[in-house]
Formats: sequence, structure tokens, C-alpha cells
Amino acid sequence: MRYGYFGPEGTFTQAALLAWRPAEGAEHVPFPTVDAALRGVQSGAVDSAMVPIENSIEGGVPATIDALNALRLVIVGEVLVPITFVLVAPPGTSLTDIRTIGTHSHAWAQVRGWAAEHLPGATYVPALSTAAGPQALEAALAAGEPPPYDAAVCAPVAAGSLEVLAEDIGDNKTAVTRFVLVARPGWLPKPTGFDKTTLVLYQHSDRAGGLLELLEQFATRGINLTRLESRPTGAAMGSYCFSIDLEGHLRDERVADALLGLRRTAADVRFLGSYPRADLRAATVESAASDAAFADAREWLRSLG
Ligand SMILES: O=C(O)C(=O)C[C@]1(C(=O)O)C=C[C@@H](O)C=C1
Repeated sequence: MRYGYFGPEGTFTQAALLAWRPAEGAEHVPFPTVDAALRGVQSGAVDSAMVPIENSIEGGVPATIDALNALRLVIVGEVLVPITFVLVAPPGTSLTDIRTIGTHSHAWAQVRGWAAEHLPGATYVPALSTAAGPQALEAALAAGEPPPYDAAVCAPVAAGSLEVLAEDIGDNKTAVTRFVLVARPGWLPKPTGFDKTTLVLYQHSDRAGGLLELLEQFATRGINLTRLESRPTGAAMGSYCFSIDLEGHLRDERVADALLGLRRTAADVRFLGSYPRADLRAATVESAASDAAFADAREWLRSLG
């Protein structure tokens, strides 16, 4: 088994893959971007890949949400990782020396309050990932070249030979990122009772009540949504699709029935996987939306003649 991940070593995504506990002997393959990791899955270079999809502070990760849909891949599992950031710099640097800070855009969004308070003059320089930031600093030091920035923000494990100047600098100490393991279609994890399903819905046209009509398919079947985001389709200005996570599995009667309803009413329905949720929280299902209630209704209909 070959597992890809958004690397290099030391990213929060690698921490998520380790928390997933791949079987002994499995290969772990780092990719420099989310897109490259997902393309690696599509081409068969790896069997699956771990990528970030949602942060409790900064929200959805568009690179993942859009590429999953465009490449027609499926989510087969999820992992939650608490996020803690440190500020690192070449040994001997003091806070007053820092004018530029390199890190991933999602990480910067989570520490900018701290930076505004403690390093008001410093500006942000984008890096490919939180681990790429300190690695570029170390590489410049080793080569005797000017560093791309004065300091980096990363996970504590990514500090390497750099000095940790400040710990736990996240603006929100309870920040959590949700990561998903992604595979090619055809891999459907078994229902567990605590599952999630990810869909992308397209409307026929932009009109009053269009989104409401789609959402009614879930409401009338007692399905709770856990994430809803609109993303541009790219077709024209103002053209959006809806990326949705819901409680339940494709094999649950209420979810299957909602998909049938959506297939009739939406312009397109993309199924992006059913998978056990990381917090193991079971879906709340009213008795009228249970598998038994659907089976009973079908039996009753059949009995009518
Ligand atoms: O750069 C990393 O370490 C990542 O794994 C990416 C990522 C993200 O895209 O959200 C993951 C967790 C943190 O919220 C910041 C960055």
C-alpha cells in the first residue's frame, strides 16, 4: 500500500497520516502540494493520499475541495488533528530582528493576531506548506545563501535545527484541522452508524428558492448537514456549485433516498464518498427516517397491489 500526503515531512498532514496508523510496511510518499498528491492518486502513483480539507478557524481548504471534485476522487476516511504553531528562526535571531515570516496561508490566518501583537512590523511571505517554511530557512543557512524570510511558523516537530522563539502562538488555542484520506472511486468503506457523506450539487439555473429546493431533499429525510460551501464552477461569473457534508452513509436508506431525489431535481450530483467520521459521533436519526421506516413504507406500497 502506498500512501501519499501533502508534505514534506513535518506538515500537519503528515501528522494526520501517522494518526491514521497505516499498516506496517506501508510506503509514505510526500507531495509538495495538495493538487500533486491528489493527481498522484488519480494516476495510480499512490493508492490513497491524506490532504487537509477544513480548519476550525479558517474554514474549507479550496485546493482540496475543488480538486476532489475535478479529479472525481472519493474520500474514504477522516482524521482530526489539534493545531499548535511555533515561531522558529536561525539560532541567534531575536524577535526584534524579524521583518518577514514564511508559512502556509492557512497557518498565517491562524497566527496573524499573535504576529500583529508581538511582531507588528513583520510581513507574511507565502510558503508551500508549514514544513516547507523552516526547511527553506535551513537550506539557505546550509548553503550560506540569504534566507527567503527571517522566521517561519510551523508545527513543533518541523523546527529541525532552528531555534524556537515562541511556542503555542495560534490565536485560537482550540484550533483543529480535519484531514481526509482520498482514493479512486470504487472504494466504499462499510457503514458504521457514525458516517459522513460528501457531495457536490449543481443547480439547473440560478433562481429564487433553487438552493432551498436542494436542501429540502435532506430536510424531509431527517438528514443533518455538517458543512455547506458554495464554490465557483468556473463556467461564468456567479455560477456556483455546493459542496456538502452530511451525516449518514450511501447504504443508509434515508441517504440513498435523498440521492434519488437530488438526481431528479439537481442538474448534477457528484458522490465524493461515504466514510466513518473521526469523532465517532453517531448520527441522530428520527424514527421516521430510520432504515426500518423506509423498508416498512416500501412494503406497504407493494401491498397496495
Ligand atoms: O502546511 C501544513 O502543515 C498542512 O498540513 C496544511 C494546513 C492547511 O492547509 O490547513 C494544515 C493544517 C494547518 O491548519 C495549516 C496548514
